[in-house]
Amino acid sequence: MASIPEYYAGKSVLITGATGFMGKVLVEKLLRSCPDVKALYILVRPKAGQSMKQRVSDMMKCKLFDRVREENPDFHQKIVPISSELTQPGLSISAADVERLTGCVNIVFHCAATIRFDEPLKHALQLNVIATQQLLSLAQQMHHLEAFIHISTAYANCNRRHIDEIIYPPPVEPKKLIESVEWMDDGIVRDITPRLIGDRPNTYTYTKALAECVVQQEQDKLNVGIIRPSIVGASWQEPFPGWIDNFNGPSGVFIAAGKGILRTMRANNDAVADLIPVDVVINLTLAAGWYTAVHRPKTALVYNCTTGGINPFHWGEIEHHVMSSFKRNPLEQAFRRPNANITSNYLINQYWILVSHKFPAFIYDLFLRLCGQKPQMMRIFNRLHKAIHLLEYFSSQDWEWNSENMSMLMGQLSPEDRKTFNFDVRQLNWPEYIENYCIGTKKYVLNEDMSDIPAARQHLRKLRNIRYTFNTLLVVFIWRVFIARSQMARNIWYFVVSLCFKFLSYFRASSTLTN
Ligand SMILES: CCCCCCCCCCCCCCCCCC(=O)SCCNC(=O)CCNC(=O)[C@H](O)C(C)(C)COP(=O)(O)OP(=O)(O)OC[C@H]1O[C@@H](n2cnc3c(N)ncnc32)[C@H](O)[C@@H]1OP(=O)(O)O
Ligand SMILES: NC(=O)C1=CN([C@@H]2O[C@H](COP(=O)(O)OP(=O)(O)OC[C@H]3O[C@@H](n4cnc5c(N)ncnc54)[C@H](OP(=O)(O)O)[C@@H]3O)[C@@H](O)[C@H]2O)C=CC1
Repeated sequence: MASIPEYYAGKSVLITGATGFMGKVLVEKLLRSCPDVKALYILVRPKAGQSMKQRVSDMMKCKLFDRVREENPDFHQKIVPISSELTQPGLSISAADVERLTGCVNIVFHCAATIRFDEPLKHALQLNVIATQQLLSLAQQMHHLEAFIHISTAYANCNRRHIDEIIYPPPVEPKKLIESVEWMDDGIVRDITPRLIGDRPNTYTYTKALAECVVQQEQDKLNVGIIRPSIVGASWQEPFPGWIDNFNGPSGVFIAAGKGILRTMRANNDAVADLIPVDVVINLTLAAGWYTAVHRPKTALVYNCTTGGINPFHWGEIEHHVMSSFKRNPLEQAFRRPNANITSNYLINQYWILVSHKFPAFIYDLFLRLCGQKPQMMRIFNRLHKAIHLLEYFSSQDWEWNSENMSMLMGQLSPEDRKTFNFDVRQLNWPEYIENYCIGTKKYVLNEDMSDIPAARQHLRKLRNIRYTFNTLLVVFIWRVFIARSQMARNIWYFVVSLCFKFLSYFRASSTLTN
């Protein structure tokens, strides 16, 4: 049987979401580990004033591609950008491009999605469900298609505690919902959204569940596979440890904690933190593409791509390792010394939000105002609170995923493929991974230089001195206000001081006796 690189040799691959976090890693890995792949057609839209071509050229200059660039400087010749806006009819692909794609594509990887938790339902439906439907229709016209791999999420069914590798009945028939919201104005859709999503936390997980159902409906006509990653984090090994390029999921939380902004968050110390490195997800995705095309399973196989059941790690442990990593490798210009704590108690969390977030932000903004500058800290904290509020659902509870298909797939690989497309998370050393993850946020998200670490440490020392000075001034102030002005406070103060004095005298007397 063909190995994975042998299988992809000479194949044309279509990728959606190639400019995104996971899409980029998929493109890089395919080019590097399957060098004989024929062409990668990537659907890209113009964005933020940049043309499609400019975006693709910028993407290829990215640090992520350093290794493949070194091994094959002409790698870009295999990338064929196709202009496409997925929310438009026919995915707004030109007729000539449709003809080109239907004539040559062998495998489709569908990664594009909106992953925002606060996305209005209409837009989330448009991108996560309707675009998936349209892509499936396009795939059906492809004459040489061998596999269609859809990237879902392990949280598509987060309203269940135990999640098997099956497609669960959808909360509503997607077609009916699409037809209904089509005629409604945005206000009505917004009003009925909480009722529709029911026990799911957001429109993202809801529409991803509907998308799975849409994919399942085509399983008789197409050879499909569904990958369900949990919380995708920085790379573990490839192309180098710690690569990450965004603030999504835990990355934004880590950065906010490393900058000393985030000091408290609601999370369950003992709940499993189901993080999965991006390179693991991509290796599994490529292996699943190979398996689906070569073995042609009768029904769509679902792969729960998770770590919790195999190599569990908990939020409490994450907190500990993130904090110690940022103390060793501090971020530049931290607001305060990194010291974040997680708690599952709502009231304790609210207390710390007041004392450790809002109060320092108020003081800092006051300071900025006094210096004639625009206050900004309260605004930053308001945005942070909005973001962490949306994440807390995932950090406060446990899920149990069955990942038998992941193990089955591993068993199907040759020893060589198992090494090249490693997704064996039993080998993952969490403390080392978290250390590289934190360094990755510093280097690749914030673009900070590792050589500036001594200056960052110096800055933390300065912050520590400011804190000591502030605390001393606070004590003196309290003493002035309460002790010096009230007779009762003075009496208590003298009582405490005399008690300490008596204790010291007793201690000195007893130590003289023993000598
Ligand atoms: C040490 C302590 C240890 C603690 C342990 C606890 C950790 C818990 C972590 C739990 C993670 C759970 C994730 C669950 C994932 C489900 C898996 C998936 O399928 S799906 C994948 C998961 N999907 C997601 O994670 C999507 C979640 N994100 C969203 O839905 C939205 O971004 C938003 C609603 C949070 C903010 O919307 P909006 O107000 O419109 O703002 P914009 O979007 O326009 O961004 C504004 C600025 O903020 C930046 N920034 C963004 N996020 C964060 C952050 N978390 N933080 C900080 N910053 C963040 C952003 O880069 C931007 O910067 P700039 O360009 O201005 O410089
Ligand atoms: N990140 C995570 O933790 C997890 C992600 N997933 C799933 O993995 C997949 C990839 O996620 P990730 O890479 O993190 O997401 P990103 O947000 O980084 O990437 C999304 C991709 O979709 C593209 N896209 C979005 N809207 C459109 C549009 N209207 N037309 C064309 N392209 C569009 C984006 O293109 P553009 O650059 O133009 O915006 C981008 O390439 C998603 O399906 C997600 O549900 C699953 C579990 C966890």
